[in-house]
Formats: sequence, C-alpha cells, structure tokens
Amino acid sequence: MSKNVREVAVDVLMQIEKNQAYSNLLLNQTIKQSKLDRRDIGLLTELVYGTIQRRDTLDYFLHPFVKKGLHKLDAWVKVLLRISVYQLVYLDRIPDRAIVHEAVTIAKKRGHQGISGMVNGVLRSIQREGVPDIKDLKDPVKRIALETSHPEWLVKRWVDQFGEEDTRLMCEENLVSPAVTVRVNQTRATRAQVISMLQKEEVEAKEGDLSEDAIIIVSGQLFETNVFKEGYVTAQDESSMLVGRALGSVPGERVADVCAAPGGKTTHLAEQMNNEGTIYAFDLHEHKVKLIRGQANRLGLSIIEATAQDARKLQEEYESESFDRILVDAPCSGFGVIKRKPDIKWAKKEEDIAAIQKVQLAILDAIAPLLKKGGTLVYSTCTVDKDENEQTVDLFLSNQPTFKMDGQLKERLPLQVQQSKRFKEGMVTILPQDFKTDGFFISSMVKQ
Ligand SMILES: C[S@@+](CC[C@H](N)C(=O)[O-])C[C@H]1O[C@@H](n2cnc3c(N)ncnc32)[C@H](O)[C@@H]1O
Repeated sequence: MSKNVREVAVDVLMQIEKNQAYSNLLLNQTIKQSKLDRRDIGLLTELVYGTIQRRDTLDYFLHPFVKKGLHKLDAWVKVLLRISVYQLVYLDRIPDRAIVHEAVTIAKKRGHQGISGMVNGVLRSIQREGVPDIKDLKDPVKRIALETSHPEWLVKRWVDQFGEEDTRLMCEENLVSPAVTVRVNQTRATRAQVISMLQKEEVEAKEGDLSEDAIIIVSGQLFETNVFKEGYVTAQDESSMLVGRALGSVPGERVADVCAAPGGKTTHLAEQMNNEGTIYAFDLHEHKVKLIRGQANRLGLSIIEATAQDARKLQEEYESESFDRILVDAPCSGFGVIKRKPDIKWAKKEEDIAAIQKVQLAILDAIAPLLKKGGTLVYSTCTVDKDENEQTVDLFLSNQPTFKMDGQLKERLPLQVQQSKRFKEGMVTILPQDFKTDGFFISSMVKQ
C-alpha cells in the first residue's frame, strides 16, 4: 500500500533527526521518488519545514499531555505527535477531526493498539483544553526561544550581540518562508526582458527590492521554464547577489573565488565581467567542483576554471600577487539561512563556532599573499554571528597589516544597505528582518 503524505512526512522527519540529513536535500529527493501530486507535495513541504521550524514550541505544547515524558516515546511517535500538533495549531485549513483521525490511522498501522490509543488521547486532550500559553514565561530569552523555536543558547548569544528587540525580530523572520528569487544572467538579457519572457511561460515575476540583478518569482513553476533551462536566470537570494557587486570585478580581470561551490557567486562574477577575463574557482572536493562547471555550462559562461583545491594550500600552486580580486565566501555556521534550512538551528552547537572561525581565518591568511597590491578582497558569510564575521575580520587585519578596510565598499552596494544601521566602514551585516532576505555578512578589504 502506498504511503500517504503524512506518513511520508514522518519518515522524512525521522531521517533528518537520525542522520542529521539536510532537510532541503532529503525533501527534494523524496519528492522526486514519490508519486505525490502537486497539492500533496505542498502539504509535505509545509509539514516537514513547519515541524522542524517549530520543533521546541511543539514539544512545549505536547509536554503536559504526554504523561510518561516525550523523551520516552519511540522516535516515530514523537514525530507523529509533532506534525499533528503543528497542524492543529498552525494550519487552519485542515479540520481538527481529520488531523486526529489521520494520526490515529498511522499509529495503528505502525504500532499497536496502545500507541494509537495514546496518540488519540493526547490529541483529543489538546483539542479540548488548548495548548499552554508561552506568554506566561517571564525570562525574555526563554520566551523568545520557545515562541520562535530557537535553541536557548543561540537566542542568548544573539541578545548579547544584537539586543532583545533585533533578536526577537530575527527569530520571528526565521519562521517566514523565503521568497523565491532569481538573478538575471546579464550576458543574455536585461531584467525587464526576462520578466516578460517569464510571463509568457506563465510565471508571474517582478523586480527585486534590493539587488539590481534580482527578480522575485510571485507564482508559477520557475524550474520548468525554458528561461531557467536555457540559462537566463540563476536561483539566488537577494543578499547573496550583493556579494558579487561588492567584489566589483570588471571584464578582463584575473579573479579567484576560493570557496566557490556550488558556484552561485562565481557565475555572478563571470556575468558581471561579461564573460571576459578569468575566474579561478576552487572548492574542496571534485563532486562539488562539478556543480560549478554544470552551472557555468547552463549559463554559457566560459571564463570559469574550476578546480578541486584546499584554499589553505593555494600558495603551493600560485605565485604571490596572482589575482586582481579574491572572494572568500567562507564556510560558516549558516545562521543567516535558517528560514531556508531550519535544521541548522538544531544541528549546530555553540562550540562549533570557534572551530569554524579557525578555518575562516586560516583561509584568509593563506590567500592574503595571492592578492595583487591595490587589489580587493571580499570576505562574506551567510551567518550573522559576530565572532565569525567582525571578529574574523579583526583577527585577519591584525595578522595582515598590509590590508585595510575598503572605504569604497559603500558605493558598490544599494542605498538601503548603505543606510543600514549595521553598515560600518568596509562591512555590513544584513539581518533577515532588514530586507526580508537571508542574513548575510559582507566585508571588503584592500591590500596596500
Ligand atoms: C558558503 S559555501 C560557498 C557558496 C558559494 N560561494 C556560492 O555562492 O555558491 C562555502 C564553501 O566552502 C567550501 N570550503 C570549505 N573549506 C574549504 C577550503 N579549505 N578550501 C576551499 N573550499 C572550502 C565548502 O565546500 C563550501 O562549498
């Protein structure tokens, strides 16, 4: 018997929890293999993301109703209860009766009479009595953590770094589904031309708010269009598009992108350079480097030379002052992209941050000699953490006295970003609530 959408959701969520698998990859793979129709795919996506996004809140809601304690339940029962409470509390369109009935049917199929009775009892009690009120919690860190389902340590860290108000806004924004945005391949067409081509393929689209290269997809099946297949656009968040602009590469230059896979920013740089010059793109493993080549081919970009290389060892292959510009879009904790990959907030631990920062600094120090005098180095991350961002830059500058913050970065970024209260000389942190994009950090330094 084929599985229904809620059973598939339970399976996917269990695998994510057990194997620390990435939700987006596993979900895409499951959707490809399943025979679910478009409506069920929508529900599956909502159940999986919603349940991961609200995990701790759901557990808080369940806690008083599960007498023996949630942690004592089999993993699948806990997941089944979470997706059911998620639907009861957050999805208005599904009648409560149907939610309880579906959960009990799955419990009967996978377990025994006792379990289905317990699931029935818990869900009916929640229906009758309602869930506990989080507003009763006095401690602001605990309250933000539970209301928005973020680990308490992370909320505390953000409150220390950004204050309570910005932390609350950031945590709330992390629960909002991200907009689908694409970057126009400016070697092929203008933004206006692409919007009208998309309309002809029944995809409604409009200009992005932040980046001059961005189009927001309002509705329709983007990935099935010829516009996408023929390389007129690349899916990318608007804040990521600012990184290419920040580096400011122009046609004819020799540019290195040392943490390049899957190639989102490399291809942007090549487009910006009108496919003239050379971009040396590096990443650790060959399978990731293949993704860069695949993107370059789809977009018709021939100036990208992609190689598997550890950025920390590039000095062994390249002479000093080999490049006009270098981009280090570094590995990071990913705390800026929680709305896209909600599992990040549960997978990463506070002690990981110091280890990640070490790698970031090692990469920066290793590539510093490879930049020409007068050249530009952009260091960016998709995290908001100050240790990985400002502090990494500070440490780098104290190790490398020939580098200075780039006073001209501002001119290469849009006005709204220039005016952000988080803009400092040569660097800016974008929090997700600032422009409803991913959180990002962009800094630019010049070598004297
Ligand atoms: C944030 S991602 C880069 C995203 C990419 N710039 C884009 O826009 O599509 C960071 C990348 O750094 C790579 N990486 C991590 N350590 C590295 C190292 N020592 N040398 C080169 N690449 C590394 C990871 O494999 C990962 O693909």
